[in-house]
Amino acid sequence: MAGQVQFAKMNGLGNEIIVADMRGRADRIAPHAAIALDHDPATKFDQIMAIHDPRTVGTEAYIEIINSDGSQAQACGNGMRCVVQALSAETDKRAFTFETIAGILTAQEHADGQISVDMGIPRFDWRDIPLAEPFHDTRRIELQIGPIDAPVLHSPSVASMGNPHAIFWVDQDVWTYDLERFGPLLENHPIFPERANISIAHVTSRNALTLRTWERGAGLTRACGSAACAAAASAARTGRTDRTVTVTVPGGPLLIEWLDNDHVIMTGPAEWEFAGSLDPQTGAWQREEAASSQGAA
Ligand SMILES: N[C@H](CCC[C@H](N)C(=O)O)C(=O)O
Repeated sequence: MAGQVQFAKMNGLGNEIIVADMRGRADRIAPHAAIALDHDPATKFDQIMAIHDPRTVGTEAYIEIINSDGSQAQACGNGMRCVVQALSAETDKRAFTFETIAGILTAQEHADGQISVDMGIPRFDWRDIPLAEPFHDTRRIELQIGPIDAPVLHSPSVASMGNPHAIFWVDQDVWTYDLERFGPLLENHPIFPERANISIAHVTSRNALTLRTWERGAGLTRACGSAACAAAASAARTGRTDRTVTVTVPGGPLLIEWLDNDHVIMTGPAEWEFAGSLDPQTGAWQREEAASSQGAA
């Protein structure tokens, strides 16, 4: 299917997001187009949120989430906030229901511009994450990295927020760990048949933790919303924190609330950077200034 589509380059606490408007089209953004966009410094991103026509009655849109390596993800909390901001700017709507490969989720923009996303129910069964072998207590699984008798990171909690997460608890500043080195090894460890997002978490009070994440398919990012949710739920589940936690990621704070109905609500900002148009098949793109001569401004 030929022709360019509009996109907005945005970010959610520094998680680099491209929101692409694929409504009215039957094709999808090709993995190699995504990789080409990621290789251009101006459009380098962590996730593309492709807005497609709704597939289910009662939803506003179907959202496909694409990592910078071209793979698909089931969840992207920061990207979802960007989608809400982009769509609320085009209508009066402030509350949305979306569908992703992982199911239906709701989100809303508040009067102060902050956006809350219901990230759904965390799952902890080893088959749901998934893990390659049975672990009956996923609050702490046997996995470590570094010297066998003095591991640098060990015994992570694991959880699914639709996508797979492992959270390693540490006692020191999260910046003292070489996540760039350990991240890829753990992401691709055979215990995770669908790979995993790898986080290190430092609990600083009953209501606060700091978090850095090596994302599956995207590498180190300044923010990972689903990891913040997985970490907050795992911290509460292991007795480290209460159920309402401020998770500070490199890009800033996210408020995570694990409600009594089991749903995890993530609240944070989204920021618009620039607009343009892109070719979903090749990744060729131009800024809106250039596109405006074609009447697309
Ligand atoms: N940045 C995203 C997570 C993307 C997840 C992706 N890396 C995967 O699961 O493959 C977030 O804010 O939740």
